[in-house]
Formats: sequence, C-alpha cells, structure tokens
Amino acid sequence: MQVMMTSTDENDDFTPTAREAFHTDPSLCQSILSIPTVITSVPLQIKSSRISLGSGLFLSSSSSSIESGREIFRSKPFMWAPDRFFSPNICEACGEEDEETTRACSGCQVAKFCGKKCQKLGWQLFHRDECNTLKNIKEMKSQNLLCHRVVWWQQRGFVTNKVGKWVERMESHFRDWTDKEECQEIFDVAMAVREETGGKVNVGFVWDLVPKMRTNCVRLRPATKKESVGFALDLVTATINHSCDPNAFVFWEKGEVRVRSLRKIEAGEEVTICYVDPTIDVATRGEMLEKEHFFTCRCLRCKAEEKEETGWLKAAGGKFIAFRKAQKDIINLTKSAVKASKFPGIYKEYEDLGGIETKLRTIMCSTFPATQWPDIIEPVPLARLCLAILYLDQGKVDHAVRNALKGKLMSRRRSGPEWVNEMMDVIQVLMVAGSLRPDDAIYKQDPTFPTSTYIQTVTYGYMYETCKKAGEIFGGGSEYTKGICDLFAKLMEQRRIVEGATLPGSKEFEREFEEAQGKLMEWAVVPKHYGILI
Ligand SMILES: C[S@@+](CC[C@H](N)C(=O)[O-])C[C@H]1O[C@@H](n2cnc3c(N)ncnc32)[C@H](O)[C@@H]1O
Repeated sequence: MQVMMTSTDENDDFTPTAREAFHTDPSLCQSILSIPTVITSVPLQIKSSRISLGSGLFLSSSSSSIESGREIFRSKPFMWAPDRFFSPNICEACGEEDEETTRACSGCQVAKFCGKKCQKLGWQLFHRDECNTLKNIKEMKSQNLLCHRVVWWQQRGFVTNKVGKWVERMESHFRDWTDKEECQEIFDVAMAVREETGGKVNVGFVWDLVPKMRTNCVRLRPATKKESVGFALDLVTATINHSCDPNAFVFWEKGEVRVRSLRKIEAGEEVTICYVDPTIDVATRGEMLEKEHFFTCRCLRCKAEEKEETGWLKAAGGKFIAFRKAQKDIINLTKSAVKASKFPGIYKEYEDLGGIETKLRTIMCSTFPATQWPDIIEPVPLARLCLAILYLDQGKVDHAVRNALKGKLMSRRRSGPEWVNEMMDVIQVLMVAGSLRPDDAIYKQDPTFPTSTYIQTVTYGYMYETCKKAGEIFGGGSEYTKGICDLFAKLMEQRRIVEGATLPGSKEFEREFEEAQGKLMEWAVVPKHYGILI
C-alpha cells in the first residue's frame, strides 16, 4: 500500500538515490573496522557478499580459521534505544538493568537512569532533545526513538563525515518499506523531529533514514533474556548478512554488541547471523524474513527442513496448507497462553493450561488423522517449553516436568545460545521438582513420578553440561556464563556435603546420570535416543 504523506512540504516527493554498497569503498570499510569503539578480535574484511546482492562481513582470507566460541568483535553501537515494554528498568545511558537503582526522569516520566552520572550523560547525549517528545508520545517504538536520536545527532553535528558516508551507503529497502502501512508512522517521526527543530530538518533526510534504521538495526538481546531490550544501529553489525544456520550470533552485554562464532569459521568465509528467532519453523522464518527484511532465505537449513517436512507430509498423506495453518495455530495458541499468564483474569480461557494442551493435541491429530505429528517438528517443542514454564508458575510441577523434558529433548536443536537459554528453563523446572518431599501430593496422585534423587541427579548433569556450553558459546568472561557457573558451584557445594554423592565429571556420576535421565524420560514418554550426553 502506498501511504501518502499528509504534508505540503517540498521534500514530500523524496526519492532516494541509488546506493553504492559498502565494499565499493575499501578504505572507508577499513576505517569503519578500525574506529575505537569497535574491538575486533580477529582480522575482518567487508567484501562483496556471496549470499546477498550487496556487501558482507568476512573473516579475512589472509588470517587463520577460528574455532567455535571465539569473539569476532565487540562494539559500542553508534546509537541504541531501549524497548521499554520488555525492559522497563533499563538505564538509557549504560544499558544496565536494575529495578532497585533506575529512576524515571522527572520531566517525561518515561526515560530511566541508574544514577546521577548516567542521567547527566544521557541528558547531554540525547535526552534533552527528546524529553518533551516523550511526554507526548510515551510509547514511542524503540526503532523510532533510535531514528529520532540519529536525526538529532545529525542536527547537533555529532555525526562525523565518515559515519555520514557509511549511513548513506546502507541498504534501505526504501520502496519496500514505504509500501507498507508503517509508512505513516515513519512519516510521523520525521514530522515530529522537524517541528522540534523549528523546521530545520530536511524531511527527505529522515524519510530516507527511517527505512535504513529498520533494515540495518540489530535487536539487542542479552544472553539471559528471550526478549530484546531494544535496538541499535551498529556500523559493523549492519554489514552482516543472514543465515538460518548462522556461523555467528550477537548478544548484548554491558552496553556492547558482542559477536561470537558458533562454529568453526574458515579464513575468507562470510560471517552470518540469524535475523529471526532460529527456534521457529521454516515457513514462519521465511515469512518474517520476507516481511521485515525483504528477501527469501536460500540457506541449507531452510532447504533441508523444507525437504524433511515435504517428505514427512507425503508419507503421512498430509496437506501442506493444513500443516502450515496448524503451525500458525500452535504458535498463536502458545502466544495467547503466555499473554494470559502476564495479564491474569483478562484472557481467562487461555489460563487453563490443560485446555491448551488438549487444543494442541487436537490440532496435531486433526492435521494428520492417519499418523502422528512428529514431536520434533516445530513449533511443537517450543510450545511445550513455554507450557512448562507456565505450568511451573501455576504450581503444577508434574506437568511442567513432562513438558520441559519433551520440549527440550525432542527438539532438533542441540547447540547455540538458545540451547543454553532453554536448558536453563528446564533446570528451573527440575530444581523445583527435585525439592519435593516424598510425601508431596504429586507422589500420591502419580506414584510413578520420578524420585527427587533421580531428578536431582539429572539437574546436576544438565547444569554441568549447560555450564560447559555457556562458557563455549558466550565466553567465560560473560556475565551470563558467570551467573550459570555460580549457580552450579552453589549446587555442587550442597552435593559435596552429602556422603557418598558422586560428582559431575566422574565416571560414576555419568553412570548415575544416565540411569536417572532414563527414568525421567521413560516417565515423560520420551524415546531413549533423545537423551543428553554429558
Ligand atoms: C543489515 S543488511 C546486511 C548487509 C547488506 N548485504 C548490505 O550490503 O548492506 C540487511 C540486508 O541485506 C540483505 N540480506 C541479508 N541477508 C541476506 C540473505 N541471506 N539473502 C539475501 N539478502 C540478504 C537484505 O537486503 C537485507 O535487508
């Protein structure tokens, strides 16, 4: 849809000039890679991409390959803005989240800072230009706020020539974005900034900038969280192309974007990250990439998963359209249950988790009456993991354990940052289940529910494995890894004082773990081969 801009401004007819990709100016690329806020841990190059039409980030062809779990680079983004819906207590200046220390600005009552120093810094850098705006538009989208800040920086002369040239070269998908309904929202931001600056801002400049922000900004996801805390415009990350089976990932810690390798990357290989949640199904990933990033992913993982689903559908006599609809229904059902738990009493029908499970089963069975929906096919594992945490909140520990084990173990994902996040959810469930006394009502209702000894042994084993993986993936120095390892150390202290208890890392423990995991899996009806090896 083409939304007409509702102004008479002469810049309304703005048409962007054709862009020149980053790599066509090698010295500019080199100077962006060397700016002091970017710390590269391995030699990098920006070259013509083999995946997309424009540029891409590559491990330098003259360097050696790097193993998985290496930092590639870290960077203080050129600009970032918080998402206050998911992170209401984030400090605008340093990016740290702390409910105790952050206080809202007395002017707008929206922006928060963790102390006087950050408030002063935030005021000087951007808040003086947006305090009034935020009073009126309290729920400004993170990406729009980001754009607002960049425009103001440009007005104040904080944007260097070099950065200006870089932004000019960014992919914008101008036509694709302005064909969308969001176009009016984009234009509103442009007009707000124009008004604030007394008409000094060139609307064409903003009009061009907003789609660029949307195309190039990166979601800020701390290691600990599933939701993003905001968006950033990071100059180097903006050169990285997408793959659903990426060799790198981005996370946000201490006000920095950190990019690390997920597997071995060869010298000269292009660095890729996943723009969407990699745990979702291939069709939904594809839809999101088309809708928000305007390309069709042709990675090997997409091809393999499409082939697998087609083969399985053929064998089951299932219909493709019905299957896709069922996948969407499962995602929507899960989202509704999560929403209902966040706002109790409002979406009552979705608070009954037993009812949700029945609906889930009905969708799974009615799509393929003659056969069974394989539990490993997304989004079923994801739905089960969500249900596990919701059941735990409702105190239904046995249902939480069953869904946690099925969702986690019967999933195709065996590595990556999401594997660690999900494992921490499972551990959270198991820690509660392992603390139940033998006379707990659960054992009366279901005498086959695994004993706390078995559950605790599995918890130690999973914790041990998660510690190792977190260190490999996020790095030993990351706050997240340290938090997981501290928790593990505390658990180990408790285990050490139990006489005769075996310790993770020993052969005896391995044997006990295998037996205990077997018992839990048998109870949860998870086939043996899905077990985790430690
Ligand atoms: C953040 S930019 C990445 C750098 C970009 N290639 C450039 O030259 O500036 C994101 C854009 O790159 C392109 N892109 C990224 N990954 C892609 C892929 N796997 N296939 C096709 N195009 C891709 C899309 O146009 C996307 O909107």
